[in-house]
Amino acid sequence: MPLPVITARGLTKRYGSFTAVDGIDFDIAPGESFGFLGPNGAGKSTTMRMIAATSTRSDGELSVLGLDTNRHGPEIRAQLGIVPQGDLLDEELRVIDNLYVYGRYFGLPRAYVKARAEELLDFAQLREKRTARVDGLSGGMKRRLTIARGLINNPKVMLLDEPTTGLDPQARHVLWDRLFRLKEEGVTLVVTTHFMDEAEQLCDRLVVIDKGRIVAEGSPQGLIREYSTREVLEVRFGSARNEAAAGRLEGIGQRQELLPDRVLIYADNGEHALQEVVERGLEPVTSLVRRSSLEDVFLRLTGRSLVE
Ligand SMILES: Nc1ncnc2c1ncn2[C@@H]1O[C@H](COP(=O)(O)OP(=O)(O)OP(=O)(O)O)[C@@H](O)[C@H]1O
Repeated sequence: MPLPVITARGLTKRYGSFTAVDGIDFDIAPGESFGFLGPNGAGKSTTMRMIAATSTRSDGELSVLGLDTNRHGPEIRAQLGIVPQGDLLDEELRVIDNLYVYGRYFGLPRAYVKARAEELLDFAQLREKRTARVDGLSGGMKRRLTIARGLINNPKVMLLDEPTTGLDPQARHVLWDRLFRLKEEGVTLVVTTHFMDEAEQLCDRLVVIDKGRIVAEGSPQGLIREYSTREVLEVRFGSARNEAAAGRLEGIGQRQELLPDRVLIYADNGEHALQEVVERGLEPVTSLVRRSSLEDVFLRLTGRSLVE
C-alpha cells in the first residue's frame, strides 16, 4: 500500500466544552476518492478545516502530505486545492479575473497563472463566460468556477466541502462529471456530503460520521452489503394506518423501519416481501421496491435519516 496522503489518529476538535470531532482515525491513499458522509452538524466541515490547516486540532495527530497540520499550514495549503462550502468568489469581477486573482494570491508566477487560467476555463466549461461578471452566473457555473480556482496551483489533493449542495440535478451531474475527470488524472479527492447519492457516485471509500464519531467505514457497496439487504420495499398505508399496519408486518423480510409516512421492509427480494404483505390482507396505498442505499446504512447505524 502506498504511503497515505492524509493520516489522522485520535483527531479531536473541541469548542469550549463541546466536542465537534471526537477522536477519529482515517488514512487516505493517493489517487483515492474518499468521503465523509454524515448529516448537518456531524463534524465534517470541522474535519476539513483541520485537514486544510485553517483550524488547529485540540488533540490527536493529523498529517497531510507528510506534514503536521499544526506546524506546516502554509506549505500544506500551497499544495492543496480547497473548495469551501460557500463559493466565496469575487462576485463583481469577471470570471477570468477570479482565476488570476487567486493565482496571484498564491504567489504563482504571472505567466504560469495566465496559461493555467485558460486551461481551467475549458476544464470548468466556462470558456464562453470568460469575461462575464460572476454575479450573473448560475449556481452550477459558480461552483465549477470555484473548483477551477481551487485547481490553479495544480494540486494533487482536492478538498471539497459539500460540492453540490444547493445545485439542481442537472448541474450536479455536470459537476460530478468534472470531478470524475480529476480522479482520472490521479488527483486525490476528499469530499464531504450529506447526500447518499453523491457519496455513492463519487467515493471509492468513505466513513460515515455522526456526532463527531466515525460509525462505519468501507466502500459504498461494501457498506450496503454489511449493513443492509439487497432490496428495500417501501409501503405506504396512509398516515393514519402506517403504525397499525407496521405492527402486522412482523417476520416479513429481515428488518423493518417505521417512518412517519411509510414503512421500510428490508428484504433481499422486495417483490416476495410485497406478496407476503398482500397475503396478510394488508393493502398498501403505494408500494415501491428499490435497491438499498447508503441512506439505509445510515438509518440502520443511527436510527436517523441523513437529511432531516
Ligand atoms: N467555531 C465554532 N464554535 C463553536 N461550535 C462550532 C464551531 N464550528 C462548528 N461548531 C459546531 O460543531 C459541530 C460540527 O460542525 P460542522 O460544521 O463541522 O458540521 P458539518 O458536519 O460540517 O455540518 P454542516 O454540513 O452543517 O457544515 C456543530 O454542532 C457546530 O455547531
